[in-house]
Amino acid sequence: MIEAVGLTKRYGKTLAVNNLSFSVPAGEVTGFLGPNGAGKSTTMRMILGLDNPTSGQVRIGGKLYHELKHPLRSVGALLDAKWVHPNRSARAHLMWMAKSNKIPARRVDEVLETVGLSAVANKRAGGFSLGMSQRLGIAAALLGDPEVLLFDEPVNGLDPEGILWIRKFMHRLADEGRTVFVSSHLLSEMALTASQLIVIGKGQLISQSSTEEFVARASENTVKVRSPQLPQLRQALAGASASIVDEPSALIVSGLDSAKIGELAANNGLVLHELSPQTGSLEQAFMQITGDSVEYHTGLENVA
Ligand SMILES: Nc1ncnc2c1ncn2[C@@H]1O[C@H](COP(=O)(O)OP(=O)(O)OP(=O)(O)O)[C@@H](O)[C@H]1O
Repeated sequence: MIEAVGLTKRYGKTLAVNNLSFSVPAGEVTGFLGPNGAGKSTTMRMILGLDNPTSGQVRIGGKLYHELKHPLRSVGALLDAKWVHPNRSARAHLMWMAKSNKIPARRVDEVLETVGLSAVANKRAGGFSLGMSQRLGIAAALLGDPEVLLFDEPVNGLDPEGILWIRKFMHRLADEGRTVFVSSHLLSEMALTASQLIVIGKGQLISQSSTEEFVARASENTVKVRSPQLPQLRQALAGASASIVDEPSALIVSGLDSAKIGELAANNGLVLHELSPQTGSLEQAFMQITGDSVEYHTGLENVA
């Protein structure tokens, strides 16, 4: 179990992580979702003691990272799969890690077997495909047989077979009772992998809920409304408990369908210039929920 309380990290003027509190339960895959630059990697680095919080704390099984007697036996992580000496074999890389962490050498062959790399154990890691490098990174994370596992964007750049393998493997680790915490910027991917979701934007918590609940909310259809009387319409909608997102000359409404919005406008004597139901992909809906929390707009968000 991982527990963050008021976790905050400031880099100069940038508030990368802002008063973040959440808990990641054991026995499940929990997704850590947020647009690029939301603060996911920074949070993971703080969990792993690679970065110090400006304020707040994060505990693994009740302990701060530096209080862990044998860190690799408590928490394993895959942060950057290419972090391997290219001329070392997969086995030599893991042997070196095992030795420096007082982990018995026999564990190296066990984890190579677990991730399906036994046949290439003596090959140069530098020649590995991205999928194989990811497996090697996961083998390294598993060396100490830790209760808690962290994966930062593990499926980035993988082919469908590699993605499926990672997804199944995470489920297996959770079924063994471990805490599995995995970051991604894609809701569609997390919807298939995680049973719990912690969603952040601009370093702040947007929601923590079951994936089912979040996807239901994200897939909720919205309605775009334009009116020359936007402030009055806004007020009427708010009174009807609709959720409203402001656009420059329109409102994006959820919680009420277009028929209800049309009736509400008529009952209040308001003119409508547009009343159009919007259905989009899960990713678009996710972008809408994270709203202006996206740090860098590329203009390509809706392409994928
Ligand atoms: N070492 C650092 N020095 C200065 N700013 C940093 C540093 N690390 C991260 N940041 C800034 O903190 C913010 C959060 O970055 P972070 O990498 O944690 O986000 P992320 O959600 O992991 O995004 P991505 O998926 O793009 O990596 C960004 O504005 C980033 O530029």
